[in-house]
Amino acid sequence: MTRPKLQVALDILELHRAAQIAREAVAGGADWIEVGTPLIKSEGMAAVRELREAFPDHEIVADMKIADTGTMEVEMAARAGASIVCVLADADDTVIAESVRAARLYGVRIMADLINVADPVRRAQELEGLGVDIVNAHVGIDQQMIGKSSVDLLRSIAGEVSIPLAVAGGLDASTAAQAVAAGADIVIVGGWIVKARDVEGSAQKIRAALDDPSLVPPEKKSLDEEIRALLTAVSAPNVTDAMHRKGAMNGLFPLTMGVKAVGPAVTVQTFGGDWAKPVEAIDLCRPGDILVINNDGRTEIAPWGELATHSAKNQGISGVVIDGAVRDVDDIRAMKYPLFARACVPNAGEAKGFGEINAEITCCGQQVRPGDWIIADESGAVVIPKERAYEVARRALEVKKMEDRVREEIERGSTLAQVQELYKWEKR
Ligand SMILES: O=C([C@H](O)CO)[C@H](O)[C@H](O)COP(=O)(O)O
Repeated sequence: MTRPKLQVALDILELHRAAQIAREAVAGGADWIEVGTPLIKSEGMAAVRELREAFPDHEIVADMKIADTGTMEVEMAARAGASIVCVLADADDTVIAESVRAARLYGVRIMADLINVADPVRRAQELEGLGVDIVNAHVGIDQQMIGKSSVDLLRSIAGEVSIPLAVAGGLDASTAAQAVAAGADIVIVGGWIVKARDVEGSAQKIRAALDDPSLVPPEKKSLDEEIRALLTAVSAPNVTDAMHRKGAMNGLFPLTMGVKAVGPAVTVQTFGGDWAKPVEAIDLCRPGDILVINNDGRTEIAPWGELATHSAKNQGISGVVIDGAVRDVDDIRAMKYPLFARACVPNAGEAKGFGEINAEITCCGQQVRPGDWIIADESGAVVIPKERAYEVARRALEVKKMEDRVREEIERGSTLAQVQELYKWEKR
């Protein structure tokens, strides 16, 4: 078996960053360099030209995602220096055939991208018949966020065609290894390498996984475990960025610095500092849940204090968020428990039992339903609708990875405005 190729996908917007990231990826073991679709849309064929000049001996893949005018687009990419040009597998056969003819004239290869194709096996076979050189089992970035797997797509077409198989879509060292075991000849990795702080190190890890797939055991987690692991790795600001700046609760402050809470919500509506329902709710929580309490907008009387916190901690509750006040602040701080509130007061209400557990509530301006996910840290708390929890957690990780790389470039001497080309991208 020939050694699988590692193709790094430069899915960034700024051309001035591309060659450096590619150099680091090549140093880590990348064989092929993909000028990603976002870079092509941002910078056009100048990006292909610059990367060809910087890497005269490497395959340069232009991810044009051609949907029409096959000849024109293959020609422009080939003339700019691409040696492989990507077409959409879903494009009409006329487009594919024209792309293949143009590719033959220019001595380049065609890779067809199976993104969103309804019947991938049938289409892959048709593409082979049309003269396509490589088929790519690709699950797009937005599709990955809802859990679609490019390795599953690859498995479905493996053995059904005799041309080389590429695979792309959210791959890391573990899934890249699975892809090789499933028959991938070319493994395409974007975010996991180019958004990494240490691009070279990340490429090395993928390279090692491709060279010996048995070294990387596949991880098996339940959906809730995955959501928790993802949210534990990111911050509340990462999450609200991933939700287009939505979900943030207003006016909360963390009682203790340096702690964080992640988990599905158990909701409590109470009134006038009545602490019966908040305390009864503790017994209904599972370890890892978060209690979210609304005290009917009142901050001059506390429905929560130290003994409740002690009980919540023993129960393994991940944290408590109160649209209202808390008391016994010194004791709670000594416990280093993640508690977020709007005010501190010394007085509590009576335990009369008014209110409700696990009804839909409003907390600091946000609607919260039982089971919605909460992430709370020193910046504040954010609610994620349960139906979108996995997707948002995945997107938040992408935000974090992108920030990690930008931070690295700032540490090397750039300013934030320079890295992100802010002046160029101001809205007109
Ligand atoms: O083709 C891609 C995507 O559609 C954006 O253009 C990516 O290059 C491909 O998905 C690989 O990137 P990751 O999914 O981030 O590994």
